[in-house]
Amino acid sequence: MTASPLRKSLPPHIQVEQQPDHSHGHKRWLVQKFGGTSIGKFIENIAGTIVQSYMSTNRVVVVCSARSSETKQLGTTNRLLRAAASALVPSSIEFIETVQEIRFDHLAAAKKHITDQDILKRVQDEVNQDCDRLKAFLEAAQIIGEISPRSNDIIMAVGERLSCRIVAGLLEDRGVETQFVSLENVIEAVFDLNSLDQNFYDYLSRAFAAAVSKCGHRVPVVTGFFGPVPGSLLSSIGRGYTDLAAALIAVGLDAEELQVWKEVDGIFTADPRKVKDARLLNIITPEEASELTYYGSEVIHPFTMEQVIRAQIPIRIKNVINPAGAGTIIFPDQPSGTCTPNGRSTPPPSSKVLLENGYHLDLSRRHPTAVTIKDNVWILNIHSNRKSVSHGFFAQIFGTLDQYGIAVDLISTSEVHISMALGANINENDMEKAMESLRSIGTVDVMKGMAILSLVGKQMKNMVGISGRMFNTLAKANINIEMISQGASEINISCVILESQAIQAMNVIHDELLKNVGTLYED
Ligand SMILES: Nc1ncnc2c1ncn2[C@@H]1O[C@H](COP(=O)(O)OP(=O)(O)O)[C@@H](O)[C@H]1O
Ligand SMILES: N[C@@H](CC(=O)OP(=O)(O)O)C(=O)O
Repeated sequence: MTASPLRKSLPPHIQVEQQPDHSHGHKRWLVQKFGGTSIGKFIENIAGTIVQSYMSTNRVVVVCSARSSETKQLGTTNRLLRAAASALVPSSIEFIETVQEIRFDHLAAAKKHITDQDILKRVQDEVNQDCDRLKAFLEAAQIIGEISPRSNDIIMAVGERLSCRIVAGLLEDRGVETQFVSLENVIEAVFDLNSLDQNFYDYLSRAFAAAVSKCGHRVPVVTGFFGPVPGSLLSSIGRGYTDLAAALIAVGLDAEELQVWKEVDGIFTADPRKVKDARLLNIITPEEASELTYYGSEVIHPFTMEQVIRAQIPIRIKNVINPAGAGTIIFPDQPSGTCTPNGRSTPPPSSKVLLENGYHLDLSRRHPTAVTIKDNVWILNIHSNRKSVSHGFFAQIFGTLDQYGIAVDLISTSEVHISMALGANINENDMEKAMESLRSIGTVDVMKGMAILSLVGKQMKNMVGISGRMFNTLAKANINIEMISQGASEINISCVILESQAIQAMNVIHDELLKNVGTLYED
């Protein structure tokens, strides 16, 4: 049923030369990562068909995120983070209730899907053990009155452990021999915050691959959580870290393909929930995919791309609800004959394939690729009160924002004025303190309820008039632009608008610049 994976399923022109087979049984590794809501809602598809349909051609590795039975917001990782926060409140028992909710959620999932009573009993015992340990850990934290970033990571790790227990149990129930692999303790070397560089990621790839390779003929079911990462996984890598774990495993095993399974057919020209005419993109470059991810279309963790693409391993986004769909392939824009660290060279796609997918003769599309919205954005305006130009103005602003951990998404400046769009999840208290401190250098005001609208495309910098068309389109729809940032990234034009107009803006831009690309941009 499922399209054959890997380079074999790419059009012949963009197939990558087959490498010598280093794996047992003459099959190449295929790494499949499943998102939390996919595991929560479509575990039968995953264990019943998706994993098994690739086992005849490949050695499959399954990487799991923590389970979310409805939305990520209500999922296990968020519950765990809430439990950790409530354990810090003296005499609160809320975290005990949260651990019980997590326990019952996983026990219920196991009971619903696993029919073999022995397997079910084993999984129930594992879930209970993990939840008992978690409860004891949180109780100890409450007594000490402290949860370090590392302790927070240890708590969060339980989500991926429990998820893997259920997925492995269900695969066993369906006749697939599995091996639970936790990546929590495979990092033995000590790294500090300054060493989060490529050497660190190379070390992780080797360590992860070594852990996975020990499973023999069994299908490894691997926690997408890994640790300990300098500065903590949550702050150094951030949410969505399982994509990166899967990517590093794929690199370490020299996998044929990394598949990221979600509940969407792939990457679209706009969020398909918000733009009904959004088109599925068959191919996209890693740079475009990263830019979309940073600016609101969180289809894949941005750190993932660089690791996998360096090793010339294709990434494919696929849908657990529609496994037969081809998905979107993230394909690197490499000149012909470029060699990667592992010595591979990738032939460029043929002009026919490129043109069919909206690209010109290299991987530069002749039109924008996609539009995206990031909402819950604030604008911070600072107007210097100095009469003469001060070179310390910017340094002071960034120093203050850094002190309060406030990240800047977009910026627009003159010598004495600066406007910044600040991304989601801003802590109101930190923001108050930062503003207080910034008032010593000028007048400060903040606008909430804003959104960043970004038009992304590999060839934007060479597309004369494209920003004019974008802003004209918004003007015609009466959408006011609060801030413009263009040129920082050559593949992205962004502006800040009211959040209440974001969906309308995305739709008018899509209609005007992305809907009929074949006719709009032909010479
Ligand atoms: N350009 C885009 N292409 C595809 N999906 C997008 C895009 N922008 C936003 N999305 C949204 O991202 C979500 C990602 O898929 P989902 O499976 O829900 O995520 P997760 O694996 O994190 O649970 C989809 O619900 C989709 O609506
Ligand atoms: N469970 C983690 C890790 C993750 O990668 O999740 P997902 O694959 O569902 O985006 C989180 O919520 O951040």
